[in-house]
Amino acid sequence: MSEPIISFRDAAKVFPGGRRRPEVRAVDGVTLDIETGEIFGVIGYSGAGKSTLVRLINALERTTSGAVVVGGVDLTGLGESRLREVRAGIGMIFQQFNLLSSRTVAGNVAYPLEVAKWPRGEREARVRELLDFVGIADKADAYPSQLSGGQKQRVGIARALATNPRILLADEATSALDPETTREVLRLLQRVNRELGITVVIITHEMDVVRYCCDRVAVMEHGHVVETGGAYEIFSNPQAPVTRRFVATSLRDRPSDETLARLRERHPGRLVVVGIDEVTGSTRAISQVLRDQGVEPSIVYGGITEVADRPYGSLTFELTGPDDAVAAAIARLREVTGVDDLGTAARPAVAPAVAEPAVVEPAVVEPVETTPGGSPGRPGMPGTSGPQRRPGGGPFGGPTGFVEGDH
Ligand SMILES: Nc1ncnc2c1ncn2[C@@H]1O[C@H](COP(=O)(O)OP(=O)(O)OP(=O)(O)O)[C@@H](O)[C@H]1O
Repeated sequence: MSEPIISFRDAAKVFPGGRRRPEVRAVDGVTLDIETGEIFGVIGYSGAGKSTLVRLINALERTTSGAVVVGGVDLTGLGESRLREVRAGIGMIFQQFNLLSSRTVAGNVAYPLEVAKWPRGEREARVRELLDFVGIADKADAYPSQLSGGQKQRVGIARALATNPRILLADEATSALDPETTREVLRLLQRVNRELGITVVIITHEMDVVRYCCDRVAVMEHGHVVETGGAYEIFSNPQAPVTRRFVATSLRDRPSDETLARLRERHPGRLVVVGIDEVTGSTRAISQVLRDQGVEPSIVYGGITEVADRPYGSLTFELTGPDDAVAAAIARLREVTGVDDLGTAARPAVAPAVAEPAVVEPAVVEPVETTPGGSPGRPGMPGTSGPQRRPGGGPFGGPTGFVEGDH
């Protein structure tokens, strides 16, 4: 494998305390590689250290110990002029866009080219090309105040790309945007990655952003990276409690305690939650396994969505048939996927307690039904708790097949 484009080596950033303030270990012993050409997510709750970590990449903050290596260059102890060269290869976009209000859209995009002393003709051609790429060529003469949030972020992206960076850092770039606009901007970041070959680092507190467009992700808590992995692996097999909480807020495919109580009123049979993923295969295959055991399955709840372009989620089945056949069917299913047995209305299984999600809401949240408890995630079967996605929708595009009903 080629050398990582960004490498943190036991990197730490400690903000010194004062008379009344304790010191803050904002980034604490992070070792992490980001590979060339990937979309890498850094997720964590507020104060986890995400922004500080990313600001170490372009040396807006300097490490207090350890090292950060960008494009093979160790930033530790580098002088300002060498740092400027490294920074020239890194673009950045922000939650609040940071556009110059006195300049037009074209003027904003031209700004870094003026700083880099591009000749006027080349500048103008480059600005046109960039505005075309981000889809707002018709707004070249507008001022930022005349633009929507999504349009402003497109300008931000065009400006960040102006000098042909190899890396684009996106610090909560979609957190101020509505769900639809968020998707559009993330699609644009995917194009930046795929068409221009730029490595994109996305900081976010929304697992939906990771689900939608990241190849790999690092989960941060208290300045540490507590988990790293492919987006699909992190969703399908979260390890750290904080990761499980993030996954639960994104998928919401399992019935909450309240929903389960309603389901039990309508469905007296044995309820089981069955994990669905690429390996499990289709719903039809699962139904066939159940029927082979002499059990009649009906889907009563669930959601299947895409994580990193691969299917993922769970379905809640009501299984009807002789008790021993149902038990055999559950055992057979457990050979191929995660299964949570919720018992029957008459003999409900007690769901093990799960840690509640931290009280940090995603920025885009619609009214939700909250879940007081749930069952913890486990391999192949993410836990549930927190907001409950309503059928057919959600804070950021619902699962592709979401059901609650009497099938
Ligand atoms: N310049 C600074 N001086 C002192 N403390 C700081 C400074 N910058 C950040 N911190 C502290 O470092 C910790 C991590 O902050 P950081 O902004 O990196 O977290 P974050 O995960 O990006 O959170 P948020 O999403 O709220 O921005 C916080 O406790 C924060 O208060």
